[in-house]
Amino acid sequence: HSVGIIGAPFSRGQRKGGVEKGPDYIRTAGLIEKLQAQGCQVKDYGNLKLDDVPNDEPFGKVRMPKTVGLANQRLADAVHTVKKEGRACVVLGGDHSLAIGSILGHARSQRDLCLVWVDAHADINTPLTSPTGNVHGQPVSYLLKELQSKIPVMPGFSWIKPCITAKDIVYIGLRDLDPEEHYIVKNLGIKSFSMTELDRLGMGRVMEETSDHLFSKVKRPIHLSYDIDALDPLVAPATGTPAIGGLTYREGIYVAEEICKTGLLSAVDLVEVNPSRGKTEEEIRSTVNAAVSVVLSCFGQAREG
Ligand SMILES: N[C@](CCCC[B-](O)(O)O)(CCN1CCCCC1)C(=O)O
Ligand SMILES: [Mn+2]
Ligand SMILES: [Mn+2]
Ligand SMILES: [Mn+2]
Repeated sequence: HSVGIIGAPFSRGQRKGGVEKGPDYIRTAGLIEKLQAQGCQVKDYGNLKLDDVPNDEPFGKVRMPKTVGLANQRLADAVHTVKKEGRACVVLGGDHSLAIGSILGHARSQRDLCLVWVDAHADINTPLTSPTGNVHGQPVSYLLKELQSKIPVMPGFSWIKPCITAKDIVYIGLRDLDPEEHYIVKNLGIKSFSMTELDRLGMGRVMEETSDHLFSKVKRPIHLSYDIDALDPLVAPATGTPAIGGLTYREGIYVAEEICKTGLLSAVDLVEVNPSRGKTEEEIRSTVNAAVSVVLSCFGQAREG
């Protein structure tokens, strides 16, 4: 595997400081060396400089729209560069608002991409339905063509053109949706495997159905957007919006192993690792190590050897 790493130290899609430290904690845990040790050819593109835009006024409940929009514009350019250089792209977050730039940048070179969204949350609030105004709970709404009539013109977001439709995305791990999100997911008929379906079907069947739905008949590049809060807080506590009853470590790794085996993985986001939300060093270590293991499993680490 040829892999490009982009660090996106960004926290302005939500309100809890510390998630901007995610990239460096993941690097310090040895992600790059471990990828190389398992035979990957790795280029580290470094950390993006994602500074606050001065005089950035709220738009309704949404804080710092220009800052969030510009950060994602820069990320989109960086992801496009990695793809042009023929590598699989790994974006280390940073909060999940970064999926806007990551996916739009990816779609510039891979028009028929499909999206596997692993998360406790659907992240599909619009700026108008969001209960918090936090953009990390909204990225999918900016990407879906079906929702464009519901997205207001927002400072810093005018460059964004939706690149996917509801049939191009599968959710895995959902267990904490706002009512408006649930309505949108149902209304658009988005394929989703909540923790209930996971309990009923098991992750093996979930991945089979995900494959059938997205990429088994017609091969297409996969964008895996992996929010560490998909994992149970017992495994990954150092994150901004933990929700109990999440994926086991084994399930979280299995998703990545199966995606790896398709040979179609084109980009992965690993987001929402927030060291400041760990109550102990052990909680931080557990969260960061899980993040590293997920990425290693995306690029060939297999428990079978
Ligand atoms: N849906 C929430 C959480 C978003 C999490 C973003 B992610 O997945 O990137 O971490 C709001 C959640 N909800 C608000 C009311 C009180 C309970 C939590 C939102 O703020 O939109
Ligand atoms: Mn989440
Ligand atoms: Mn998320
Ligand atoms: Mn979060």
